[in-house]
Order: sequence, then structure tokens, then C-alpha cells
Amino acid sequence: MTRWENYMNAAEKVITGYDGSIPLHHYLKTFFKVHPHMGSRDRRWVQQLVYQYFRPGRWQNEQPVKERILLGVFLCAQGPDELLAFFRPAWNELAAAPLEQKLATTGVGWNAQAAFPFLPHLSAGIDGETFTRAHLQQPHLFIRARPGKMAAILRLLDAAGVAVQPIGEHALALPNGTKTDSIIPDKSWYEVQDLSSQETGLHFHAKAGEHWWDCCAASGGKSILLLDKEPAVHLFASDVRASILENLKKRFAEAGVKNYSAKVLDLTAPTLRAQLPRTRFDGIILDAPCSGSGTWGRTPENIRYFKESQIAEYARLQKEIAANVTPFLQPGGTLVYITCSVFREENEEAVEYLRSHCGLEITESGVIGGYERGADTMFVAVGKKP
Ligand SMILES: C[S@@+](CC[C@H](N)C(=O)[O-])C[C@H]1O[C@@H](n2cnc3c(N)ncnc32)[C@H](O)[C@@H]1O
Repeated sequence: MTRWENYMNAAEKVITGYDGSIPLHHYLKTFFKVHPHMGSRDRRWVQQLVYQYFRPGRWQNEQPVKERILLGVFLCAQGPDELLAFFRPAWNELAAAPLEQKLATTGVGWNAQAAFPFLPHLSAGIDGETFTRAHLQQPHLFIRARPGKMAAILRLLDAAGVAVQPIGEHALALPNGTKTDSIIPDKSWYEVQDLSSQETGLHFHAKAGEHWWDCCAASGGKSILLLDKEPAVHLFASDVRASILENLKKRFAEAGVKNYSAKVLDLTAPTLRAQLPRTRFDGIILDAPCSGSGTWGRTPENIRYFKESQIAEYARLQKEIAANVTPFLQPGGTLVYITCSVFREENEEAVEYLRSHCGLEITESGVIGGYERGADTMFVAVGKKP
């Protein structure tokens, strides 16, 4: 058997064994652990085949797995591909051709609704055709240069021969797989953060001396963004997961952030008030638990395994959390509501709830589109307490 046939067999085994209950990259890690004969090159090939299978979502899912893998490889390829040359030499000739030409060659057209059955839920302004096709390419790796570090970072990346694309004052797009930690040894110089996620910071209007609560902080990406914009903010960070707050503490230490307090808090618990260090905040960042549908270019397996009913479950949790945290906003204070979702139930409808049930005056609201620039798509709104 040729190595290409071996790769196909292994990819088929992964795809048929995977049920969506854990992230695909974890499943692949375990798969390779129990197949130790595969070297790093083999692993890379198999992993690529599996991801290219999932990228077109549910499009042409009725095809046999191996056939569907090849279709995925062909649509995703941006240049000649050795495996495609082996199995489908005629397709490989067209590997760099525009998508329309490739689709015409396969004889099966693109059907956005079949590929991504959640299209009717998209937030206003998101173009379904472009959005679904964007999943065919992995988004870029983005880093955010911390204040004053851009020039030094660019020098290191240049010396390492990395093709870097600066975007604005702080963002850099890098090729996926760039070993940033060995190229930029000082971890306090930068944060790995998606471009759209970085842009949520444009909506943090914090002033020195104010008290801000990052209430779904996870490992603190938005918190560090806030402090980089206004270092003299008093920050309180919380999350329901103790383990992720440990990551936050480690990340803050590496970033040189010392002035903050952090606590494990469940925002749905009736005891919330008693557990807070203060009951009035000038600002709250609510980066809500969500479907993550704006980030599925990085985790395309979700397009296959996400259930439509989960949208309503997330929307309910988001409203519950919003209702529970807004009482702790100072009059005149602002809540920044963020999701990495493309669904209107989690976005516009949550904002309407913030207005009608939580008494906030919405001053800014909209999608941060990432799908046309190799980034995640996010949503941000700012509500002010009268
Ligand atoms: C989108 S993530 C936050 C990402 C983070 N702000 C960042 O910039 O990296 C949402 C977070 O909400 C947390 N969460 C989910 N349910 C919660 C609850 N009931 N109370 C508090 N936090 C919750 C999750 O643990 C998760 O870390």
C-alpha cells in the first residue's frame, strides 16, 4: 500500500470514529497516541485530511467518506497537492483554480444552506455565501503586540524569516504554525489573540481609577486587552471554572499584570451578591458563553456536530447572566457584551434583552466580521446604565 492510501485509511478511521463529543484536536491527539508508528510527517498529513474533510461542513455528506475527503482536499487546496496528484491527477491540475471552476469540475455545486444548515439564524449583515465558503480556509494566527513592543517584535519575526502582515497599530497576522514562543522569548511582549477579538477592545471606554469586572474572564484575554488600554483600571476577573482562572493567573504573571483580583463565581448562583468584592462597577465586560459559531473556521468539526437546539440554550444562559450582572453596574456605567457567535439569538436578541429587561441604553452594537479577512467573526454591544 502507498503512503497516500495509508493516510486515507487513517483519516477515514478518525472521521468514522469521531462523534463530536470532544474537540477534534483532542481526539486526534489520542488517536496518534494509540498509533505510535505514525511519524510527525504522517500525523500532519492525516490531520490535514481530516480537517479538510470537515471544512465544507455538511456539504455532500452523503458521499462515501474517502470520496468526500478528496472533495474537501480539492476545494481547500490552494496549490498542487501530492495526495490529490495520486488519487485525482486531473483535479490536482486545477488545485490553484478559483472555487467556481473547481466546483464545475466536480459536477457538484456549492449549496450554502446544505453546508451550513444554521444560515437562517445569521446576524444581520453576515453574507451566508461568503461566510460558509470562508470555512474552506483556516483563519490566520494573530498576535497583539503589547504597548511599545511592535517594533521589537517585527525585528525578531523578520530575523526568523516569518512572512508577517501588520494590521493597524497592534495586530500582526502570521502563518499558522509559527512558533511564536521560540521566536519571541519574552511572553510579556505579545498576546496570541484573534484580530476580531482584539477589535472588541475598541469598545472598552475605561477611565483611570474606575472599577471594572470581567465576569466571564476565562484565561483573561479581554482583561489584558482592557489593562493595555487603561492600566490604571481596578480589575476584578471571575469565571465559573477554577482551572481556567489558574490559567489566567499564570498568563497575567507572564504578562507582568499584578494589580487585579480574581475569584471563581457562578453568575447564575443566587448567592452572587454576597460573593462579590464590591456591588458597584463602572464597567462590566460580559464575554458570554456562546456557540462559538464565529470561530468554526478553526474548529470546523462543529459545523457537523452542533445541534440547532443549542442556540436557544446559549441564548437563555446569556440572558440569565445578563440579568444577574447588570444590577452591579453603577448608574452611568457601561456593560460591554461580547460573543464569538454569528447567530442573532445570541447577538441582536441578547442586546434587545439588555435594553428591554436590564434597562440599558444601547450605544454601540454590531458584528465584527472576520470571515473576509481570515479572522473570527464576533459581536459586540455597549449598554449604558442610565
Ligand atoms: C467566551 S468565554 C470567555 C473568554 C475570555 N473572556 C477571553 O477573552 O479569553 C466564556 C466564559 O464564560 C464562562 N462561563 C460559562 N458559564 C458561566 C457561569 N454560569 N458563570 C460564570 N462564568 C461562566 C466559561 O467558563 C468561559 O470561560
